[in-house]
Amino acid sequence: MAQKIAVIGTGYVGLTTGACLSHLGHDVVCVDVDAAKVDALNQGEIPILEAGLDELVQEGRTSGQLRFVVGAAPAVADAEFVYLCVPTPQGGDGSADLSYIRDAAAEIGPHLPPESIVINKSTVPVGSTRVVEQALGRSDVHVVSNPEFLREGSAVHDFLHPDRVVIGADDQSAAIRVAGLYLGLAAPLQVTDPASAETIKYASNAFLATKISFVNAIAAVCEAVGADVNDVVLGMGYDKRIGDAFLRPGPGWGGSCFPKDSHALVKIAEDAGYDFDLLKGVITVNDQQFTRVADKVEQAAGGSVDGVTIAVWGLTFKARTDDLRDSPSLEIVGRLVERGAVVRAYDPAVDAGSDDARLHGIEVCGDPYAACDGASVLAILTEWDEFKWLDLDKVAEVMAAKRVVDGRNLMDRNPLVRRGFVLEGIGR
Ligand SMILES: NC(=O)c1ccc[n+]([C@@H]2O[C@H](COP(=O)([O-])OP(=O)(O)OC[C@H]3O[C@@H](n4cnc5c(N)ncnc54)[C@H](O)[C@@H]3O)[C@@H](O)[C@H]2O)c1
Ligand SMILES: O=c1ccn([C@@H]2O[C@H](COP(=O)(O)OP(=O)(O)O[C@H]3O[C@H](CO)[C@@H](O)[C@H](O)[C@H]3O)[C@@H](O)[C@H]2O)c(=O)[nH]1
Repeated sequence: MAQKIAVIGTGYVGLTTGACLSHLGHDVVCVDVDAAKVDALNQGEIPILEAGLDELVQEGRTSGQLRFVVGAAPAVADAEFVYLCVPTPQGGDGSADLSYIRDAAAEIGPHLPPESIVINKSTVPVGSTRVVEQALGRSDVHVVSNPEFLREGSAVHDFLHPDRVVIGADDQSAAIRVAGLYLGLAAPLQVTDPASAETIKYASNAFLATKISFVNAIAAVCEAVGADVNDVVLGMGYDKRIGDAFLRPGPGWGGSCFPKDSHALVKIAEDAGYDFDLLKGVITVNDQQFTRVADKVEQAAGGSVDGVTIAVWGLTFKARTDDLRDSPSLEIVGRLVERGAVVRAYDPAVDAGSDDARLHGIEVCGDPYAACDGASVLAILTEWDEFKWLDLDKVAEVMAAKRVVDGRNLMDRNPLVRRGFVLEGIGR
């Protein structure tokens, strides 16, 4: 049955949630405080790079089941369900900053219909359901935790084909009503209490980050002992208890979630009296990985990058997204710039003319060959598929020296070696 839904926040999670829920047959209004974003969406322009999202938004706009507005009050006035999909950035002490959640809840509280349900999809620490309840100031409105596990770049696919749907609620009837929204999805449904739902989200992200730090540490061991990490992961992955998912060595993990969520979990544990040394180690290994990759580039440049031109392919935190938030590439580039390097970069999802402050000090080029012009080392830091098919003869022609640091183990070794390139990967 079609339900009336409002979604607060139209970022990666909110826009995907709104578009997918309208695709599942619900009537959805998406709200944002950013008027330019709402205007663009009303023109049919999608502000983020997300496979399949454009089609769903156009489908919803055409059917009239997906609308975009500024201002939460009128949007929630007849909503049966209201999703909170607002940011929960890292605060100064590492904990999640709940100010956006509080503000959004306080804004909608007086306008919610009786017996409506507020569903929190933002990633929040244990106890936040209570924070939302207090900010709403409504005893007749239920608050339910429904953490989101989508990945950027495959957000629509992940939303529509989730590994599980987790609902955290104190009230069984509210949980059942929320579960009803997902009837069209073939996924296991777990109903639990809010504290467990909120912890599932942080524990999942922390575990995935742990796997990557582990494999990056194994890659360092491989380099030290002369083993090949790709073969090691293959051999480990045959063991069904281990599997090979999320064990790709690389430049370190980043993005809008793992960094802030791992710090938040350390703080949640600390506040509760547990010293989460393991997770602190996972974060330390990740910081070391950024430095290790910067060191590799420095070594490839002959021991110093001071005044040396370095080409970089890939700026986003992973391929198939335009998101630069906490990108490992930018961490590594930052270390190189600090050491005096002149960085020329190319990324298929980043405009050459971008005035994004995070790109300050980097010359962003319009094509991958221009980035290599005069460079002494090429560092590959994001695993865009198209990098594999570029013209290596052209790359060799424009570079000052034929040296590649492949931070994603993306490239085929032989074609590079045949053309006289010296190639350094991760853990091999
Ligand atoms: N990005 C992901 O892959 C992902 C996945 C799962 C969970 N999460 C969690 O979901 C939450 C949102 O993340 P995101 O990446 O979508 O953020 P985002 O920054 O892409 O989008 C947030 C949107 O909320 C809007 N906003 C802020 N305050 C508002 C208000 N009071 N009313 C209306 N709109 C408001 C902002 O303008 C922005 O458009 C975070 O808690 C994040 O940790 C993110
Ligand atoms: O084997 C791997 C897998 C990932 N990464 C890196 O890890 C980071 C995160 O990647 P990914 O998890 O694919 O991206 P996100 O879109 O940030 O998704 C994560 O964070 C979201 C926000 O909480 C969760 O919803 C998702 O389940 C969780 O995968 C990126 O820098 C990747 O390059 C690796 O280095 N090796």
